[in-house]
Amino acid sequence: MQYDYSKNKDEHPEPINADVKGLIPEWLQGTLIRNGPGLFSLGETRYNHWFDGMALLHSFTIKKGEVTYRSKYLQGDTYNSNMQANRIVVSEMGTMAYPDPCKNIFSKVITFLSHTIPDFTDNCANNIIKYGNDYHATSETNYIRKIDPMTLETQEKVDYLKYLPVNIVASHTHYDKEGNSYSMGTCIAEKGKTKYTLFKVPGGSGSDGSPPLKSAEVVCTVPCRSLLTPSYYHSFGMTDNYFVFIEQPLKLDVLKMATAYLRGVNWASCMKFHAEDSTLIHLIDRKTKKEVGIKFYTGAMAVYHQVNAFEDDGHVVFDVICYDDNSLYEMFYLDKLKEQMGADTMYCKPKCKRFVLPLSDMVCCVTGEDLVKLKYTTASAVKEKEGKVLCQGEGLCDGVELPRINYNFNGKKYRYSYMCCVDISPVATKIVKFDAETKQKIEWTGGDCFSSEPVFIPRPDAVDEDDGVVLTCIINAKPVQGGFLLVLDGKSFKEVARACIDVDFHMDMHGYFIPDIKTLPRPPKTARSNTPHISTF
Ligand SMILES: CC1=C(/C=C/C(C)=C/C=C/C(C)=C/C=C/C=C(C)/C=C/C=C(C)/C=C/C2=C(C)C[C@@H](O)CC2(C)C)C(C)(C)CCC1
Ligand SMILES: [Fe+2]
Repeated sequence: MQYDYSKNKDEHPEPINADVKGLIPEWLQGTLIRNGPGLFSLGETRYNHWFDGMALLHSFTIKKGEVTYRSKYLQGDTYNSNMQANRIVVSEMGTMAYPDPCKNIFSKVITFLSHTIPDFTDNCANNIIKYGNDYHATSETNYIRKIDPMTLETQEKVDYLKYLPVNIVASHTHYDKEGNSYSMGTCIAEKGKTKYTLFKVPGGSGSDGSPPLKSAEVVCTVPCRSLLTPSYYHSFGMTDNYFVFIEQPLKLDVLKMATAYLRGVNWASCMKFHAEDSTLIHLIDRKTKKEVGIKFYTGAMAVYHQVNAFEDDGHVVFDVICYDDNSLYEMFYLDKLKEQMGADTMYCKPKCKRFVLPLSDMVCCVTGEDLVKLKYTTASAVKEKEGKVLCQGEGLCDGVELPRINYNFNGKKYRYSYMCCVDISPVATKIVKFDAETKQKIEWTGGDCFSSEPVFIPRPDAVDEDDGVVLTCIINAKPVQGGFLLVLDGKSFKEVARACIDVDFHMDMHGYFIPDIKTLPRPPKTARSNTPHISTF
């Protein structure tokens, strides 16, 4: 079964009514917005990499058992400039755009000079972030684009650099029960320093009409291991008292980036996985805003998605999807995807691993001691000299990506994650519910179809962690038949309903569910001390 990653997809800005088969629970009301690349060639030009494609937003609005669908290209500056020129004129991570050979020599020189200090793309094709009451399409440059979550209209361009010293910002954000958002960015070589900055955007900020980022506060900064080779990261972990930041040996070479345009290479070629390096794990105390004084590290790994993190009996436990190299990015070059699709070969398989960071007083422990005292994990953290602790992860399961959880359990002890299965080819034909306690998996597969990231929506008043539904957008392998939004029961992982839409969906990355305010989930009635909170995520 093959999916054509380089096919340009049509937008459907007018709402389309779905044909619903089965029964959508009456409490499930709201809009699932999803984001991903949808256009890969324009005129004579084409993008090299799937992540570079122009952002196509789509949404499923669920109301009283009915579903309406719409999709719309993000009309940012990048989109408008490309469309106007009928060619790709703005560079992306994997594609460097060069002047039109028909342009005169003067304008060519200007373009060249302006690219040595480039203005970055606002083609935000990766995720959706909520700051204050505003929703934004995001990638990882300093620009995000505000959107209308109901019509998918593109609104203001927001420049992080106006409010915070961050050149690159991770496209995954965390939210707390008060509606505050937490993000993380890198400030490259400013005043001779490169640092990672965690910042908070207060919930409700921007209600006076100003951009919510105007109220952003720096929570803490972590100095980078080296001035000119900051680590790449795509997400981080958050518990009630800590942030977990993985400084991995997948690094950007800033000097190479500064000369990339002149050398005729893309920016991605300036990102390298250093297999000989270690991975540093930073644990930041949210109260003191400082790192805990223990140097946790593990072997070289590449992580894009953290599943969850929580505190348990003097330890911080966190689960991640990790790789032994940077082959995930390499795999998504469009030429490679074409080759691999037929061959059923796979890049280095992703592994879901659990790491445990002991918070014990290091003075009382002896060198060589495993400081992990939790009975339910084989993860270890061995004390070494000079306050260093070597962590070894426990393999939870293999061949999974795009993890989602019941976000009410973010930062809490949890059991279930919902993920795409990527066993043998670069496209997911199955999704899985994984139980981290029993290690049991329940899979859903629909035969001739490809599934997107599964999003868990808790039932209002739910007590159990898996009481709710899982929504996933299914692409039909035979595009003429259209796709559907699949609604699975969170507990049994069995189909509850599907909303069929006569549209050839695009493969997307991430989504965000906005519940109708009237149906906001309330905290579960439970006696647990770590009572999960209300979230709209
Ligand atoms: C700002 C700036 C720069 C520019 C930075 C730029 C252009 C950054 C762009 C960053 C982007 C677009 C990052 C995107 C990251 C995306 C990630 C990590 C995506 C992961 C996707 C996964 C795991 C996909 C999984 C799958 C999908 C989607 C479909 C399924 O069927 C199969 C499966 C599960 C494999 C410079 C040049 C570095 C200079 C400094 C300053
Ligand atoms: Fe992601």
